[in-house]
Amino acid sequence: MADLRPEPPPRIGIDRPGSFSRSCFHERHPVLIANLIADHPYPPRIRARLEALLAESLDGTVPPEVPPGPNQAFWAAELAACAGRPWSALPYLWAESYFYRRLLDATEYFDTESPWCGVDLFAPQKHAQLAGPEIRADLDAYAALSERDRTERRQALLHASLWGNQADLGFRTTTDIAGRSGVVVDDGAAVWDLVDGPGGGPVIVVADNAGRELTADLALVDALLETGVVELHLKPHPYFVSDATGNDLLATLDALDADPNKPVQALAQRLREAIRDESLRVRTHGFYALPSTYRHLPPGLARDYGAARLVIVKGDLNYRRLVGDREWDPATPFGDVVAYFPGDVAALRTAKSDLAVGIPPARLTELDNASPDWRISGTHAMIQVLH
Ligand SMILES: O=P(O)(O)OC[C@@]1(O)O[C@H](CO)[C@@H](O)[C@@H]1O
Repeated sequence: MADLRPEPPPRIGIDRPGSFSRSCFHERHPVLIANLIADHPYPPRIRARLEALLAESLDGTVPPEVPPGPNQAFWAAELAACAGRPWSALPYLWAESYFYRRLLDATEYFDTESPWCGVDLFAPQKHAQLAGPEIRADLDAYAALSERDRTERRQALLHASLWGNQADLGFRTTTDIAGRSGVVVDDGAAVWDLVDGPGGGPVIVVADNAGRELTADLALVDALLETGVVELHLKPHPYFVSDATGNDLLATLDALDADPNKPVQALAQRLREAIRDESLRVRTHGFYALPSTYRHLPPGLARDYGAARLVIVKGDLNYRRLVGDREWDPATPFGDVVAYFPGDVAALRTAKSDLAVGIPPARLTELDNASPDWRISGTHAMIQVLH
C-alpha cells in the first residue's frame, strides 16, 4: 500500500546566512579550535591539522578518506555519498557530527602510535567545570533537598537534570547563559507516572554533558533507583564538547566523594554500590556518536528501548536526533513526530538550536514576541513525553 504520510520538512542546513546552524560553524568552531590549541601543548603537526580542519569546514569540500576510529563501515558508506560536496551544502546534524569525528582524527585520539591516543581533547574544560563554583552551589542545593518530602524532591531533581543541560560547554564556547526564563512544555508529571507505572524493565537515561549536567543526572538516577533498575547510557568517546564518557562518570563520582556535604558523599556511595551490584547498569553504544537519528536505531538498542519502562533522552543534540533535525513547524505535535519510537520516551532539553516541536500556537506567539531568540538562547527548557 502507498505510504500516505506527508513528506517531512527539509533538513536544517548550514548555508543560510544569519542562521544559528551556520553560526555554529562560522562563530563557535573558530573559538572551539582556539580553545583546544590554548588548552593543550599540541605539537605543530596537530595545531596545523586543527587549523586545516577549521578552514576546510568553512570553505572546503569533504575529502573521501574515512577518519580512523569505530564504525568504519558506517562512515565509509556516508563518505561515499558525501565526498567532494562543499561542507556548506551538508545537513547541519551530519556536518556537525562529522566535524567532531574529524577533531578526534586531528588530535590523534584513535592513533595507537601517538602519545595523544585516548587523550580527551575537552578534558581541561570539563575538569574546570567540575572544580568550579557553580557545581558547589548545585551540590549545596542537593544537600538541602534531604529536608523536603519525596514529591517535592523528585520534582526538584527532575528540574535540576533539565536545567543542568544549560551547562553544556559547547554552547558556552560563544554564549553566556542569560538565566532561566521558564519551562515551555512541562510533562514532568507524565515522567513520574511512567517511572512508577506497572511496566517492567529498567529506566534508561541517555546522558548528555559531563560536569554540572551529569552531576544533576546522577542525582536523578539515584531517585530513579528507588523504583528499580536504571541504565545510564554514556558516549563511547569524546564527541561534542562536554559529552559525558565513562571517564567523566568516574571523575564525577570522585568529585561527589570529595564534597563536604554528607548527603552528597552518601549519594556517591549509593551510586558506586548500585554500579557494583548492577542495579545501575552503565552502558555505551557507537550509535551515540553518529549523525543518525533515533528513527534509524540499531536493532539492539531499539529492542532495549522497547523493553524499558521509560527512556529519558537528555539534551539538545539528542532532541535533534529524536525529532529529526528538520525545519518542523513548532506547532507540530511532539507525539506525531516521535510516534516511531519503540517505547515510552521523555526528552529533557534546554533549547539551544532552532528546532522545536509540540509548542501550542498561542504559547508560540507569546514566546516569539517576548524573547525572539528563545529557541537558541538556552534560557527556555522543555520536558516532552511520548507514552
Ligand atoms: O546536546 P547539548 O549538549 O544539549 O547541546 C549541543 C549543542 O551545544 O551543540 C549544538 C550546536 O553546536 C546544538 O545542538 C547545541 O547548541
